[in-house]
Amino acid sequence: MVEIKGLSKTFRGGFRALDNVSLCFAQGEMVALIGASGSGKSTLLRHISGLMAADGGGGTISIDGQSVQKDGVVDRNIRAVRANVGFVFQQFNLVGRLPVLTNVLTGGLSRMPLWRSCLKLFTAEEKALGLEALARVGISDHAYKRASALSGGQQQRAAIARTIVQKARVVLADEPIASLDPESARRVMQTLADVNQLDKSTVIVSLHQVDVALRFCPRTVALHKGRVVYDGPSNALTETMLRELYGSEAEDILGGSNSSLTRPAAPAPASFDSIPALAVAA
Ligand SMILES: Nc1ncnc2c1ncn2[C@@H]1O[C@H](COP(=O)(O)OP(=O)(O)OP(=O)(O)O)[C@@H](O)[C@H]1O
Repeated sequence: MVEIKGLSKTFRGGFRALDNVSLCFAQGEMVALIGASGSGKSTLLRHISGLMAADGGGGTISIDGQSVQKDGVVDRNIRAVRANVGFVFQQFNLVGRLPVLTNVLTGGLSRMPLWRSCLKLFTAEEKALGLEALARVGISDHAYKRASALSGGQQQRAAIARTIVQKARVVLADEPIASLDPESARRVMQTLADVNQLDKSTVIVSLHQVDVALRFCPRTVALHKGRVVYDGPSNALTETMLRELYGSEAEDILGGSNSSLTRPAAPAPASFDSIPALAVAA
């Protein structure tokens, strides 16, 4: 379980990117993080991974009961926590000159003795696991190519294979499909959904494509100016709510009258802090 309580982040110059965020993600959930550009999605993911420390003032993040950070200080055992957290970023974070399989096997490095991880010596069993993970994401044919020779979508799937080898309980994906064509994007999202369903990993994915969030993620969290303004079933989001959320970006994000979002609203569950609250929150 990922638990975030009272988290705020103020950047130098006084800009508040996260404003008292409290969220809880149960093990095995697949959750979309949406919101206009600059709403705080990447900042939140960086905090969950312990790459960034929040403001002091009592905010906490824990994963499976292990502290990631507390009161503005990243836990000193963060490496142990990170061993269970996989990352898939928009900028493909593979080492381009190394073979795809080597990149995937680095997912297991944190569980290896230090001397072996330094030398990147992998056993036959580890290689078999890496090849199995590549087969699962549908790119085993590319195992021995340089990572830089793969397409963007294939690189993202390799990054997901790395989280499989890592046995990550939580996968944080920051705009993993932002620079992909629609078919590659669909395959990457399907691969993330498979990891979520087969491995029961918690997947938290920031997305600009609301249609994709609706299709793959049962739950959506929407941020506006660093605040959570919606947390509930993706299929209860309405076009009106989304237009309010995205403001001037709405036309680009939601498209015209053919958008799959132009449909009647589902009844909103009582627990929603619905988008109309933006008027109050802003
Ligand atoms: N290191 C930083 N220093 C100062 N301001 C920052 C820093 N990182 C992010 N910000 C600001 O914090 C806000 C939130 O940024 P963030 O990248 O989290 O937004 P986002 O929702 O992921 O946006 P996008 O969808 O465009 O990637 C933005 O206004 C951004 O300019």
